[in-house]
Amino acid sequence: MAAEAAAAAGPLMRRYEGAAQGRGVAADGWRVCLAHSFEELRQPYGAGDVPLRDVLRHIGLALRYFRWWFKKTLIEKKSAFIDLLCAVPLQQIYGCPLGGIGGGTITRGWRGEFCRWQLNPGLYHYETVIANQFTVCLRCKGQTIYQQVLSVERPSSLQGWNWGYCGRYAFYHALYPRAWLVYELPGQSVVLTCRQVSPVIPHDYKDSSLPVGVFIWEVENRRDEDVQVSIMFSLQNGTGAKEDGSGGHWNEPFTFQKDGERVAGVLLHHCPAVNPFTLAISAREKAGTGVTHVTAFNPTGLGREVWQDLLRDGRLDSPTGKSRPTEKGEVTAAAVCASCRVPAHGHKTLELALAWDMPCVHFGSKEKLHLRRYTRFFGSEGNAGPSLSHYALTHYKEWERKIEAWQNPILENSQLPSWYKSALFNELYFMTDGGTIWMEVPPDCCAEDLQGPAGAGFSHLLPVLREYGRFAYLEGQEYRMYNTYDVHFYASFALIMLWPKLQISLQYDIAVTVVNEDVQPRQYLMCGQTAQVKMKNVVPHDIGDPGDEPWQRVNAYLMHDTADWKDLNLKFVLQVYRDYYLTRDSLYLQDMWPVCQAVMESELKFDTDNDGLIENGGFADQTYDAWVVHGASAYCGGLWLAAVCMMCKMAEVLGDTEIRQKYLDILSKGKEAFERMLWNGKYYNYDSSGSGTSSSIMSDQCAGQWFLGACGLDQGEFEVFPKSHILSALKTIFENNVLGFAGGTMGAVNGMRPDGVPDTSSVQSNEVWIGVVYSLAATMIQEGMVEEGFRTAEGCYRTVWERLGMAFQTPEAYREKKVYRSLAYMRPLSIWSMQLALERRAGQAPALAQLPPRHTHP
Ligand SMILES: CC(C)CCC[C@@H](C)[C@H]1CC[C@H]2[C@@H]3CC=C4C[C@@H](O[C@@H]5O[C@H](CO)[C@@H](O)[C@H](O)[C@H]5O)CC[C@]4(C)[C@H]3CC[C@]12C
Repeated sequence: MAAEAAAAAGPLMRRYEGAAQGRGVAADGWRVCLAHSFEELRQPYGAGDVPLRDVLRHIGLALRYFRWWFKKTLIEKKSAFIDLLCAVPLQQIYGCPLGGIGGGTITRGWRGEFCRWQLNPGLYHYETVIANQFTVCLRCKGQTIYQQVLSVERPSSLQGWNWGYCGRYAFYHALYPRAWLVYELPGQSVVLTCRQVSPVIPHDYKDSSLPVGVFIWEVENRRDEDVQVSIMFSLQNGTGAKEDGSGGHWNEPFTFQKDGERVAGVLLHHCPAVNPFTLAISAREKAGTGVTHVTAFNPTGLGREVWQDLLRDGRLDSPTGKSRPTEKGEVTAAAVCASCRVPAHGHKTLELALAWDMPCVHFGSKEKLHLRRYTRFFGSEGNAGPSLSHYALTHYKEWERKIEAWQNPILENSQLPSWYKSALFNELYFMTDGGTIWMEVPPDCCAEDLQGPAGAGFSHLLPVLREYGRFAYLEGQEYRMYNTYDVHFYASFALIMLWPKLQISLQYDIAVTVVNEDVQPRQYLMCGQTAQVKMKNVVPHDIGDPGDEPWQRVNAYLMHDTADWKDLNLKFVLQVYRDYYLTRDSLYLQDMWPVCQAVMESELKFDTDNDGLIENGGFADQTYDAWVVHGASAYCGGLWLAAVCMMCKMAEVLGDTEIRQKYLDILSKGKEAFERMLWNGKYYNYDSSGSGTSSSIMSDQCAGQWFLGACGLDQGEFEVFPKSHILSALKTIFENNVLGFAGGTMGAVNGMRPDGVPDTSSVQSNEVWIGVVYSLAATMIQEGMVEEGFRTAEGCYRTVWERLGMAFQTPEAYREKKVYRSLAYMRPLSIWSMQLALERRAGQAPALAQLPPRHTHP
């Protein structure tokens, strides 16, 4: 490939030597040559890179944490919700996950491997299963001329197969929820493009829940003669875990015909004691396309029979009947093969699918059995493999039409930079691959079951949860807590813009926990004090650990007692109004209103000097949970004023004049106090303590304004922060935290000293938080600093996706050098707030507000 062409193709394509561009590959997205290797390999924070100063700073926590970790992992034999001692090592291999929302995910790597598994909800297993491959066989004039596993690996098992495809002749391109792998078969004049499609479709609450992925193989024959092309899809029964060898697993061939469409394949029944499931590999039969199979083969042996079977005639043997169940220690696999004749200089398509059916799930505690969302459409008997496969293979074209209708207006906007288009769609992977679960509430469930002992009394809780189910996603694959609320605040833009009913459902779940309590005492690791798990009338930190029993037991987080956190309650109020503003769902607003009042009452006690502004408590009492704040602060004070403003607005909408007046009075006092205590003429100080670092420039100091602007509450009578101050603060952040950090190439550091040195007073102040950077960029765009906003966000995208090899695992944080923290994290979904800001600037009514106001739930 010529040097200029390689440069145009992107920085990860330098090694590409092919000429093929593939068929129907998107122009924008994340593209990488299969021969690429990343130069820099970072370490997880806490794996030996923690400076002594930070260890000493947190010595009490470190000791308490170690004692807790020892008991949890070595005595109780359970895994820790955050494992600081065994962080997941960075593997620079991941690509788009397969599957819709909440049915489990199987992630493929960018070299085509099947390497990250989340079938047990919220629990990850990182293992490349070597038997899971696509193999191509080419035949001309009745002779096999080429047979190759489409993998660059050279594994120790299946040595009878032809491995080691030359990565220089292939590239991967991701634009979630689709991805392409383009292979130029060396010396064959045949180009293969595999398009991978998952049903992730905004505003769709049916197909988006399906646990399926489709592989559409476009075959281009550039030869002067016809060629018979076969694609074999082989799959191990299991996920590469030790249970694969626990015995009792078995496979069986199937066909499924409906509406004149027929699919054929193999079911791989995986039968552990907990959460059994069936994998289904299949292909669509159509005129000119034959589908054959191998029911069972040994993936740990040489694999010669399967290889020779395909080599003989480009077809598999297709025995009838089921395989015998595996013995203990034995592993089994199956394969399906689709074949067709491609005319000289012609093109043909082969369609294959992978489905997985784990309808009923237990979380770690095994207390309750839950049904996944898709069971309402495909049943919960565990026999949906064939119908799911058929549905996927006959509906993927419709999914793609809908995906294109959603993505194209953004992709075709020439004013938007290409990296942004990639970032916006690819960061969305976390919607499915965030340990996500989407469950049904049982049909016999009544409002009382859902509302907890306090009997929350929400009039529309039951209809919402019955119709749209229950949704949860992890704070991060390594931070195993569902719906961590201080972080969801940032990520929630993706939900409210794309699946608003899931955001509404999540909010109902939070509202229920607000009015309930858990009086169980426990010790908190940061301070060592003991307090109850959950207090009434405060927003919880999270909805629970999937390794335990989420919803049943909330607040898995035990670093701090978050009843005293300053941001959680405010973030609830801000989201309620933002959701109402974008959906006009007045029933939701009515139900949430008493909860907003209750949490604001709890919050008012943090205004200890009655000046209309809350004070922080002298510990890390907010989302920056290792960065101490004393007194009034830009972050929590700003969120507080924004929430007070939204209380006024909601009271106005609901005609509650008394409450409106109450919060108007607080707002006018609080605004004055905020400016007096924190404004320093250029930006808002970190806090009002007057300590050595209280004048630090915090990148997130305008978080309140971010939400106000997103809801159109940032001007005229609603101007909470003077426009000139916001502009000056954003300019200061841009000059210092962005341009003054790592040459302006890595986003914004959380805290910068006014003299241009990152604030090292805490372990989080000198980190960059990618999700915060995207929200800062959105705030800049809202305020007219569009170029600065893009420049700020671009640093993070290029660092994560292009330099550090962290595609499809964007972490919470990185430092300028050496370390990162918490891979595959929720917060970066905040990039969707950039899109909201852009749409508002372009004068488009936010997508959802174009819908007629909704006053009723089904
Ligand atoms: C290997 C040794 C044990 C390391 C010794 C030094 C340590 C005592 C500290 C060094 C780094 C600290 C951790 C930094 C981040 C953390 C994350 C936090 O949980 C979530 O974090 C989000 C912020 O990123 C927050 O918004 C969410 O609400 C939280 O759920 C929990 C604390 C900690 C793990 C922190 C603990 C102490 C160190 C390991």
